[in-house]
Parts: sequence; structure tokens; C-alpha cells
Amino acid sequence: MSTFVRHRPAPPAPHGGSGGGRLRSGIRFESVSVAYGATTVLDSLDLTLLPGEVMALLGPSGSGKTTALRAVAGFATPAHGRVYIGGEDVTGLPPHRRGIGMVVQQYALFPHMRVSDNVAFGLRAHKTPRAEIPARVREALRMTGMEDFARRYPRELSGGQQQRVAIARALAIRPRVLLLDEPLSALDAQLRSGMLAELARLHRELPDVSILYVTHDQVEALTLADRIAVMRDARLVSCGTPQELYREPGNDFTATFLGGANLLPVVVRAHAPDGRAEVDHHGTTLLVTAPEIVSPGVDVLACIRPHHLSLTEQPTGNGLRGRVAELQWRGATHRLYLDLGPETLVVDVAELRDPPRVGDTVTVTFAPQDAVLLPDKPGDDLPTSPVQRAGRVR
Ligand SMILES: Nc1ncnc2c1ncn2[C@@H]1O[C@H](COP(=O)(O)OP(=O)(O)OP(=O)(O)O)[C@@H](O)[C@H]1O
Repeated sequence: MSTFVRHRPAPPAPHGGSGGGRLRSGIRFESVSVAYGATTVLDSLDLTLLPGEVMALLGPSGSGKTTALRAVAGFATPAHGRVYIGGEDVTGLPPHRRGIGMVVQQYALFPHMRVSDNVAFGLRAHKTPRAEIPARVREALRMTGMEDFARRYPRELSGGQQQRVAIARALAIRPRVLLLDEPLSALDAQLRSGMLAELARLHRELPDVSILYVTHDQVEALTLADRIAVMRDARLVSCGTPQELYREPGNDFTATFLGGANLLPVVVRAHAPDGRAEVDHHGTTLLVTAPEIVSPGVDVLACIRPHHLSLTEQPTGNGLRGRVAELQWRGATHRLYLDLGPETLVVDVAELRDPPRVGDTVTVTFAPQDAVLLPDKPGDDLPTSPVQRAGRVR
């Protein structure tokens, strides 16, 4: 397995664990690989979702997110590995016996059925006793705010309302895990943000349900997830809480995919005992954060978020001087593209009353704690000192 993955241990259950009497929730992928013909589209995935945890699977198109979700649902068969739900090995179980609710991008409602029948459909498929069905349908429609629409047909609903019905249908069976595949991507930006808040509220109402949420939208992942798993080319490249991955992305792909980042090539000069390192950037010494003890003389990247840079007249340290190549007014902020010579630095600052002009030379600065070192090649770990390397915990 690539040493690229910075996989933090799972934190304690964020929502109190599984409920008494119910089937346990939580999902575990144990070295799961899925292939279509000769192409491996999911490569040895090891990942654990705790009971009650919301995990976002984030990554570009084709990275294997949906395949991972389908492996949990039972619609994609692993060539290797096992899938567990609530500690139970479900690898060989058919989808309807896995206790999952699933919502996909295109809602997949039956057009000829009223809302209530769409929601009842899953319950019938799960052989819920007839007498219980009306109450379960009402409960699911109440949770999604769709009680008043029970008699309508899908064509009489907006996109957002149809998606609520799809969620109600998934919840009606009282699943132990909820699988959401880009559930908001067909909605416009405003509706999407409202639905994000709704999903967060729903999860507070159902704290025992584990949610695996596939998205390529970093805002959705940052907003909703307890932890984010970042995928690329069929592999898991990072996993951690949104804050961990944002502050210490561990690799250049995660840094740029989650939030956007400047990645400056630097050479390590010295490592300070306080977790800082002195690095050289084309002759300028910068003080940055080193998550591990890095070896002097090696090439690494300094990751600095655009909004962590500020304009200054006289920096007391960490000054980067460059020519303004482009200036964009974005309402609340200005974005500057600074030509540093070999690189362009992106700088986001609060709206300036008196902005510099294109062609002006300016200086920006950053705090050492806002710049973190990353390995300079995909697949690498930070080049550490021999002592640190020997004692490394993976
Ligand atoms: N049934 C299939 N047969 C052959 N190839 C498939 C099949 N389903 C998916 N793939 C391929 O597997 C790879 C991963 O697809 P997957 O849908 O898991 O990616 P994704 O990360 O969810 O992408 P997106 O964000 O575009 O949905 C893609 O290259 C896709 O073309």
C-alpha cells in the first residue's frame, strides 16, 4: 500500500454509538477491491465508519467514490476484501438484506406512484407488516417535511421536494446506514445549502445511523461530515476530520482539492524542536510548521492557504515579494495573483480600499502556524530524519 495515505485513527463515536435494541450501524471496508474487466476501479480500500458517524467520500469524477458506496449497498461485488455493516460481514448478502437506505442523484422515484406509495414501496419490499406501513410512511414524510405532499405525484413536485421524498423512502425502512450518492447535485446552489442544513438536522434526529455521503463538492464535505475520506484514482489518499485535513492535508492532492492552496517548493534548512522548520525559498528564509521532523537539505512543499496571506509594508518575517500579475475584486475580498518569478502566488485579502495595481510590486506575509510542509512528490511521505523514520507509527 502506498505510504501516501495519512489515515488518522477513527475518533470516538460522535453521536453516541448505536441505539439499544436496533441493529448496530457502522461500516467497515476491509481491503475492498472492485474491478470491471481488467480495470481496478476501487483498490484495496480500508476504511471504517463508526456508528452514528457521517463520512464524506470526496474526490474527482471517476475516483471510485460511487463504486465504494455500491459495494456497501451490494450493487458492486468486491473482487477482494470484505464489507461489514454493524460488525456483520455483509459481503455475500443481497442488497435488501443489508439494512441500508440509499439515495442517488436522480431521485429514482416511480413517476406513476403518489408520494406515499413511493415511500411505502421500500417498506413492502422489506416485508414490513401491512398494518405498520401507513404510520411508517407518515413518520418518514414528517422527518423530511413532506407530510402535506403525500397525495401528489413526483411530476407535481420541485426537484428539492422530490429529493426529500427520495430521502423519506430511504429512511422509512429505518436503515442502520444511509448511503447518499451526490444527493444534492441536481439542485441549485440556494436549495443545496438549505438541504445541507436539513440533512444535518435529520442526522440529529437519527443519531445512530451512519451516513456515507459521496460528493465531489468540498463545501458539502466540510459542512456535513465528521470525517472526510479523499479518493483519487481508485485509492484512498487521506482520511481525517475536516479540520485536520484542512490544516494538515498531508499531501498536495488533498491540499489543493480541499480548499485550494499555494504549494511553494522549498528546501529544509533546519528543524526547530517546537515543530517549526526553517526553509529556503529561492534564497528567502521562511519559518513554517513541520508536522514531522524533516531532514535538512531535502526538497518539500510549503502549503499556504490564499486567505492566510496578508499584504504588509514591512514584514518582520516570512515576507514574499512579487509583482501583481492580476487583481480580482470579488465583493467581500480581493484576489491577487502575485508573480514570484518561478511561481504564482494566490492571495485572498479582505476588500481593499486602495488596492495595488497590476504591475506593482508588493510584499505578503503569513504566520508560521499557517504554513505546513508537505512531501514534494505524490506517493511520498515527508522525508524525515532517520530517528523519526524508525519510530514512525502508521
Ligand atoms: N458498471 C461499470 N462498468 C465498467 N466501468 C465502470 C462501471 N461503473 C463504474 N465504472 C468505472 O469505474 C470508475 C469509477 O467510477 P465511480 O462511479 O466509482 O467514480 P466516482 O468517483 O463516483 O465518479 P463520479 O463523481 O463521476 O460519479 C470510472 O472510471 C467508471 O467509468
